[in-house]
Amino acid sequence: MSSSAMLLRRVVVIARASSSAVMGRIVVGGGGGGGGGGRAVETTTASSPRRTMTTIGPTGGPSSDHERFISEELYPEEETEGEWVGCYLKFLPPISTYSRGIEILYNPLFNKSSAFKGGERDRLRFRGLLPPRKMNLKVQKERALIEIRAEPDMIRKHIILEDIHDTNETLYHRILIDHMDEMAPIIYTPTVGQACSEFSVLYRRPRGMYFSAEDRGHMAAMVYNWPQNDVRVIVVTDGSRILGLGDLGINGMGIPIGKLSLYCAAGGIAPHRVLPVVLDVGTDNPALLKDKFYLGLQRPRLQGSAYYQVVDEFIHAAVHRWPNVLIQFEDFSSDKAQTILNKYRNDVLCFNDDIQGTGATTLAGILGALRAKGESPTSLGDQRILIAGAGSAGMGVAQVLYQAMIEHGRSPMEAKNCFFVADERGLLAKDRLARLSPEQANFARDDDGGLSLREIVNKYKPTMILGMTAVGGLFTEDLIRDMARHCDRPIIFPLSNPTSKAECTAEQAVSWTDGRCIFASGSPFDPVEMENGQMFYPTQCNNMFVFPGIGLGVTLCGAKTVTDRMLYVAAEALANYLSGEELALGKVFPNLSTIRDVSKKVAVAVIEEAIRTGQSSKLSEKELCDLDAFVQSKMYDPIYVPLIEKRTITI
Ligand SMILES: O=C([O-])CC(=O)C(=O)O
Ligand SMILES: [Mg+2]
Repeated sequence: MSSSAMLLRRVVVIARASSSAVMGRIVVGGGGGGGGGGRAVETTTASSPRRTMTTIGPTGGPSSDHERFISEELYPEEETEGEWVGCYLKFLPPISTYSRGIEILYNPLFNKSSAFKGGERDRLRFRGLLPPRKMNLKVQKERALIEIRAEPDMIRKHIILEDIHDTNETLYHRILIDHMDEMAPIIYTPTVGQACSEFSVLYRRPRGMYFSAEDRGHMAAMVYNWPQNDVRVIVVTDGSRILGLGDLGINGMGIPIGKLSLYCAAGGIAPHRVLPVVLDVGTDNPALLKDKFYLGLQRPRLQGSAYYQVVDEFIHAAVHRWPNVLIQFEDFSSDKAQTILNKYRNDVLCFNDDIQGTGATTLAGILGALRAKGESPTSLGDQRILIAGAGSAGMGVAQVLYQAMIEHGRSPMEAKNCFFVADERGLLAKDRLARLSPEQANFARDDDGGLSLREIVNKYKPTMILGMTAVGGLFTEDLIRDMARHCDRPIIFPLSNPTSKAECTAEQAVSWTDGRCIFASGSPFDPVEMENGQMFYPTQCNNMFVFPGIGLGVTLCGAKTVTDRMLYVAAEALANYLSGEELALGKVFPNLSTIRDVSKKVAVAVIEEAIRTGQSSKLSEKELCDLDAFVQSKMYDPIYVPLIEKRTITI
């Protein structure tokens, strides 16, 4: 008898035995899916157990009344391999594995630690290797939270969480999902900046893959060293521009790891389907070149064609092994980021998060800000937009905003006229054309080249200022006060990360504009009490609001490329998520605790766009009718699933 049939049988017996003891209900089922050796439970939400579960009646067939009452006493929690969901006891189809005994305890994808039940301890041969008392996910989470919260230091909290990540992925993602607003700043921006700076010193266990300049010629084979067959999302960096911290070489690995944690927790991609990658082409950071603990190649970065060949070899190797994988480029320096994106975007399923993800998120924030001012999305083309920073992020934002204006009926000329882009040498204008990249040249003004930020503000009276310079404190009091003098409700977005690189703080923006600004920042800030005693709630304009949903959408529908329209609809879905009450409180992004739902909405919008434009290879028009439920059913939900032995039968 198959093990799932055995489970069903057990349920029936218990359901009959306990029909008079009404204490709990029992259901069996849950969407299985996904093999690959990892736990791939992609479905069943606690909030809607009936919809996705199979239940059985006294005869073993489907029951008409859908549930049987059972006794918790007959079915003690420490022993059952089901999960109590409110008053339901939920059974999930088991996952089978070739691993046995202690190997399972050391595999973070399978490990449940103290929550392994007696049956599993026997079946998988590790009875006696764990303390006897059996816990569950809820109690384990409670214990972990006590430990994390007792630690005042953010980097120590990060270490505790990453230890859990390395030992028990189910528990780690459960904690992230249930406490996203508390945990995101620990595992991701801003603490991930410090984690990267100290990566080589903090290094304990391998996670992800490194492809170095010394691996040239081996990458097509190396990708097979990764144990998972079904990788769906890769986040790759070359460590050349980690947040606003510059060249951190392989220490930048913290970024792909952090981003992929969000892919799993916020975007519902199962953890065995993600792969963090660093391309180690050397480093030009003098401190790392002589740091005796640095774990990357201590040689100057490859340049020119040698550099691009490493990138190319990696991409071909990855796509050859995992043909449908999404590759997210992250934190490549501006001089390389756009070139790489342009080279692959039409042939490979890929996008650059700093250019396109930041662009889409900022557009969403601006649409939200316009709504807060009582203006429609069409009024985007009436804005005067000052962008401080002409690197990949700045130009990505300009491009996405420009595209949105065209979408709303502006001519290219009218749209371009809305932008004032400045770098460290002042306003970008035609006098510098020869030294500008094609993307920068697109937004160069006819004249006034070299005007400072303050001169631009006083001459052109922008309605918004967006900071992507990685220069902490660049938005001075004088500058912001000038903005507020010319504009009733200036939009102020200091977007650089981590917090030390933010162009101004929330408190400064609020105080210098007498509370009139509409504010969002790349790194999180605490609420600010204004002079009138009212609270101001700064929200975070961070690409984490879109990239997990974009990844979920394109991988589910089997898109072949990530198009500009997909980014636009992602931004629109995010902007529309905001309620009127949130806008009234000055929020232009939703609360982080809703990020899973936001990601689902973003994924739905991306899939709809892919289906309509013939980009979807896996889903068709007929899936459009209940796309929301479909996407929900595919999202990874970290819960413990029974493990059984996979056998190789030899006769
Ligand atoms: O990681 C973040 O918070 C945003 C981002 O991509 C960057 O700053 O490079
Ligand atoms: Mg980035």
